[in-house]
Amino acid sequence: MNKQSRELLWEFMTRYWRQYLVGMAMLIVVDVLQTFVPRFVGRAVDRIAGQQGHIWTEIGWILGIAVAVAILRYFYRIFIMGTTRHLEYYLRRQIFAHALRLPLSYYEQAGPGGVMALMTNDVTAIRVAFGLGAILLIDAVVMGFAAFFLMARTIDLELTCWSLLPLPFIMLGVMGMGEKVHIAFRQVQEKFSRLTEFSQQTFAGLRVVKGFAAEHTMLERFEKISRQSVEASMKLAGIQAVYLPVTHSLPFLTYAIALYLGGRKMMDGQMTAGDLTALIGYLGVIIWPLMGLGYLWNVLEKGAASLQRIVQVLAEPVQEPQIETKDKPDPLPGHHLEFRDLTFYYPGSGQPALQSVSFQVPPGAMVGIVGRTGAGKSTLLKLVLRLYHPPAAAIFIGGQDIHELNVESLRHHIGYVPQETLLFSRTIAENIAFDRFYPEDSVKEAARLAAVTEDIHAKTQGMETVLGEKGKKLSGGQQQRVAIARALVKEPSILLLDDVFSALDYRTQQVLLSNMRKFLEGKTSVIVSQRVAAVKQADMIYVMDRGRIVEQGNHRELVTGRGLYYQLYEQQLAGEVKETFCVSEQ
Ligand SMILES: Nc1ncnc2c1ncn2[C@@H]1O[C@H](COP(=O)(O)OP(=O)(O)OP(=O)(O)O)[C@@H](O)[C@H]1O
Repeated sequence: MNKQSRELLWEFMTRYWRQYLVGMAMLIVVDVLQTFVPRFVGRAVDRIAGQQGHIWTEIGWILGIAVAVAILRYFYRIFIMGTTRHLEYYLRRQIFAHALRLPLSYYEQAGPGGVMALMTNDVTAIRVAFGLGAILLIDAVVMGFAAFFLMARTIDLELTCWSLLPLPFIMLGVMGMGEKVHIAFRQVQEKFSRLTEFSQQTFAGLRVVKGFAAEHTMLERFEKISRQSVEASMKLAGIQAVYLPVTHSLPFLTYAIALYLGGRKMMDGQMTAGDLTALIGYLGVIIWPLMGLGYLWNVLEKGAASLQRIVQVLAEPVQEPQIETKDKPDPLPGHHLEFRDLTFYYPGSGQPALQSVSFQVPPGAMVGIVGRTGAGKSTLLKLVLRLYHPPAAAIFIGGQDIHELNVESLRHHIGYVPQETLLFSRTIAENIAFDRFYPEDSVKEAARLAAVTEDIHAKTQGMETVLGEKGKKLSGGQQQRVAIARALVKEPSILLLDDVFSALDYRTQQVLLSNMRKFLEGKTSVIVSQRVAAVKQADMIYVMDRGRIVEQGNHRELVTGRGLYYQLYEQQLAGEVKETFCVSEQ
């Protein structure tokens, strides 16, 4: 276990060690108590054989031990398993909190699956190692030693050693086979997770599957993956078919040796029937915990590997400082937004997404950014929110470098509507008032400004309509406007809109823009769009191409300039006229 793993567990154990140790102590007492039972059974047998009076004392002891063991077993399970459940909760929380702060670039490379697997499989493996693993270890050590000691001391050392002779060999075999079972089991899990992942993706993208009439292809792919999963399971079953007889039958060899050698000693008068019965009883006590050692190795190995994976992700550098929980984040130092000679490369990319971009958005101004696809428009907005790591002294708000601002207050006071709309499977009202509580009137007002009220009223449950996964049940344009309402309800001092009109028809876009014009009075706003119509009203428009600003001015100036803006305008005007014409025809 390395230093980071120890630190992670240490923090937890400082809180829970008492409970865990009390559970362990109880388990040790249970194990020791159980080893006395064969002795009492042996004594009872001797009394019966020798007709030496009643055996109530032995029965009393055995019943007493049974009751004590039952009570202690209840408590040790609560203490040990309870601690491991807290451990599971603690690790999941650590991973989730850290995963929230990892940069977007991490997920772009690793995908979200890794973090999900940590929170499910790996956390479970650690819980099992600390719960079942600890129990198996203590059972084997305590019962093994206690039973061996009692057998050797009270019955016969030589006979004990001969009887136990096969066990080390069986254990070595079990450990060797356990490794094979472990590998086969991992393959079964891998194949099965491929199967579930494929099924999930198929059903999440069912519209595409149906739209392309690809059911047959998907079924064929499913069958192929499914067959691989069955093959892996069959391989595991084959190994287990050998493993189980070895672990469950070979230990009986010890009984055979004990009966043969013990029986001879008994007949020679060197030991009593009670001793032989006790010896057989002790073997029963000792065999299973020792067999469990083979399994214990796998449990501990899996737990250690999982812990290592968790520690590795927790060591990934985070982009943001600790998440704050302030109800009212600090205000921004002003509404003036400035980009100063900003050049930016995405992690691992050799091409700059932005090159020497400099411009200012004075407080209360509306700035438009237009440009062809891939020009760097979205990147600009993402950097203001520090979703990626911009260079120092390149973006300023109220004259202060955004790196000096608290991330939470930065994001709270900026209303950002990303290009790809993402709604959650909650009610429309909850989607609008997403991150904190807002009065009902504010939510309604935000919906009105976003020109989505009518669409919401058309739903039987209005604002309380629960949306399907990723906002299904709403059209693309309706989803976009709910996402806009989500940004407006915060009453942000700076508003950043990233191509949020792409799914709207011309008329809805005009209604939305005119609603927002009033709202935006006195607020700083940046509207990114590929469509000239969305930025026409802006006080200042910047035209971007391949990461650079290539033109700037207001609409009239840019049209007169006859550059890239003019080209886009001409192309789009034709489409717009057609659209308006179609609308007025209806
Ligand atoms: N996460 C990313 N990792 C690496 N490169 C990226 C990433 N996101 C965008 N890029 C690249 O950065 C450049 C600018 O992309 P950006 O999304 O800012 O363009 P855009 O002008 O907003 O385009 P669109 O109008 O199509 O949204 C593109 O060349 C793109 O391929």
